[in-house]
Amino acid sequence: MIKLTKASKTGLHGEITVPGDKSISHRALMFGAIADGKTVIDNFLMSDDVMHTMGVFRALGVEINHTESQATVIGKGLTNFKAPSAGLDMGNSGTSTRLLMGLLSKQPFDLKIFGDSSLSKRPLRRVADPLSLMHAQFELTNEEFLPAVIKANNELTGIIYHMPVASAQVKSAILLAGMQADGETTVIEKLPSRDHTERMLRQFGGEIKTEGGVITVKKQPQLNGQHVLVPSDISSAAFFMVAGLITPNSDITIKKVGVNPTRDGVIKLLERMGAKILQNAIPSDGEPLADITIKAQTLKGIEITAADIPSAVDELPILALAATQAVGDTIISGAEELRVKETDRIATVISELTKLGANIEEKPDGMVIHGGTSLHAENGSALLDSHGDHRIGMMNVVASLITEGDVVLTGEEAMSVSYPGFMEDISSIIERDSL
Ligand SMILES: O=C(O)C1=C[C@@H](OP(=O)(O)O)[C@@H](O)[C@H](O)C1
Ligand SMILES: C=C(OP(=O)(O)O)C(=O)O
Repeated sequence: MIKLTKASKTGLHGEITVPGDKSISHRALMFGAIADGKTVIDNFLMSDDVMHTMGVFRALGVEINHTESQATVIGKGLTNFKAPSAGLDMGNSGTSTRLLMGLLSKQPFDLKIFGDSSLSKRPLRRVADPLSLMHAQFELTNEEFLPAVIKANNELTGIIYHMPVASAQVKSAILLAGMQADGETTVIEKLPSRDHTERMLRQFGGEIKTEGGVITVKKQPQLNGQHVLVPSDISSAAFFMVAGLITPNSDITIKKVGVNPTRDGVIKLLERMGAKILQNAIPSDGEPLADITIKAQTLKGIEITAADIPSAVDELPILALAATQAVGDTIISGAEELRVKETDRIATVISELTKLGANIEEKPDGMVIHGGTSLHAENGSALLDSHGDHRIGMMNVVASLITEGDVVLTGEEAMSVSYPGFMEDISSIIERDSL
């Protein structure tokens, strides 16, 4: 349990560099492991989720070394993994589980996979169904969940698959299997989801076609080890953007943030809420990067609909907090995917923010947030809970910056799933009471 602090009247100030992108760090390990030769990954995210992906490849016999922010992978190719001596632990990570179900669906041995209690409640048929159409085989608990077995298999066949949900994890699982399948594999997306897998396959020397929402991959010849520079994670930066916007008198800059257009929905939505966000582009050979500067300012309520969700899916909890401070209502719809994240994030956002006096109505596919509430701990003190969900933990910490009264947070260890140093970084921009 930790005590949280309100920011002083002088606000939040300074420059901050948030850690490397979680989605890209997972994928850099995966492509590094299946490539030939050495891959060096800079600004690598050393968080619990990514460590579980690393643990999987080590158990498969891949040599991986790391310092604080760099990982080196000695690739083995796709066909030289060794059979692990125990089940593979996915921890809390949906990305590891779903992408690896695709990537490891053509190995000569069974692979047992398991995860923590939250991950064991998250749906897997969304990847198992299309992968089974490709002739991969799985045994899922109650036909949906972990623990599961990826069955030994020596045949994959390409498919054409219309995505029923907007999900980069589903798309990536199919593409990672498609790279090993006979014939062509085509995924058709209604709404664009993050395209890090496609970009990274190209960087590693592979071929993939993207035309509108139609993405096609064939069996890949050998991929070659690369140098990957991981951008700082926009999903982590989002907590500082909102902190800077809602904490009076703040002025902060977040350095070298990944602003891939399939990920930057949080910036676009905050701009629709009236925020002025300065983006200073930084030249990059890979994923687009920018320094982002924000100052405290008044926001207005907006409507967020299904088309807005994929590029901001992990940022909706912190956007909901921003909406409590806006003038007018913010209506979020088409966001039912939030119900199957580390927690049901519609329920946990509402449960936590209402403890601080927020006025939010629950909807099956979203919420209506009535703006203009001044946050305060009921009866002077509030006990907030991460519910084992890193993004809910960090949303609570940012909420406490503008909350009157004593606030404590339990379950704070969840933050290390994506951002182990979050509390230190927040402290570094809080100006202690000088007034
Ligand atoms: O592909 C990825 O790296 C991710 C995709 C998203 O999940 P969905 O594909 O389930 O939307 C996101 O919520 C998750 O944090 C990371
Ligand atoms: C949903 C998330 O991750 P994952 O699906 O990998 O557990 C997240 O990081 O918010």
